[in-house]
Amino acid sequence: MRAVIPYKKENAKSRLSTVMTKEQREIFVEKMLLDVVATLRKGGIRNIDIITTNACDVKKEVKANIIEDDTDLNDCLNKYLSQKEEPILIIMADLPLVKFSHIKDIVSSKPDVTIVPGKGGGTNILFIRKPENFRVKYYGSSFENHCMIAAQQNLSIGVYDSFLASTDIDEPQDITELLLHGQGIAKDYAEKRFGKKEGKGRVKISPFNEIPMS
Ligand SMILES: Nc1nc2c(ncn2[C@@H]2O[C@H](COP(=O)(O)OP(=O)(O)OP(=O)(O)O)[C@@H](O)[C@H]2O)c(=O)[nH]1
Ligand SMILES: C[C@H](OP(=O)(O)O)C(=O)O
Repeated sequence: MRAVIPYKKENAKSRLSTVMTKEQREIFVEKMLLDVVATLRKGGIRNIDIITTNACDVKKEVKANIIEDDTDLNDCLNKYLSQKEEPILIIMADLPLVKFSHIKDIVSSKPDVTIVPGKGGGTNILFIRKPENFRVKYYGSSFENHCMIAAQQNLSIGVYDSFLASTDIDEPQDITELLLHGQGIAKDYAEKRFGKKEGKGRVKISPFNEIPMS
């Protein structure tokens, strides 16, 4: 089996632009990517591909096979899947809370397709046992899209239920979960920029504007 991480660095995480500059977001996604790769390695995944845009210089320290493709997220992944005959784990780069135990559970699950939903209808992880004929449809309600695509192909579906694996870091409030539950370098980076603000309701992030991030 192989894992593949789609990754775009340029102007990444635009939904965090109210709390991070473009430069900070680009550093932050790189840290999240490194966390995800480290987790996959700990989970026993040896073959890791990163599909990224041509302009993106993925750091040498990222121990993975780099595939450059300038087509959009769905097109680059569908081309990739069409060329594969072994089980494929598609995992997004913005999942610094995923643990190696999740990866082990997911890749040992029995259904033809295992889906880890993302917040708000997304798909954080997809494990596809026979990828040649499977096609992804990210964006919008991609969780429902992927359930439908699997059902149309008479493939059995499993939904992996995990708070941490379902928490993708898209919006400012997601950074709170990273501060609360993270363990890797993305959390370390976020901690330089944000504190936790506690009140009666949910904990929120509180930017330390005066501290420069590097
Ligand atoms: N290769 C590739 N990866 C992409 C592309 N767009 C997004 N990704 C990756 O797909 C995953 C999910 O993307 P999003 O959560 O939408 O991330 P984003 O585009 O940086 O965030 P927003 O700008 O806030 O939408 C992340 O791992 C991204 O790095 C793309 O055009 N090409
Ligand atoms: C790519 C997209 O990510 P989100 O925008 O939900 O983070 C999805 O999961 O379909």
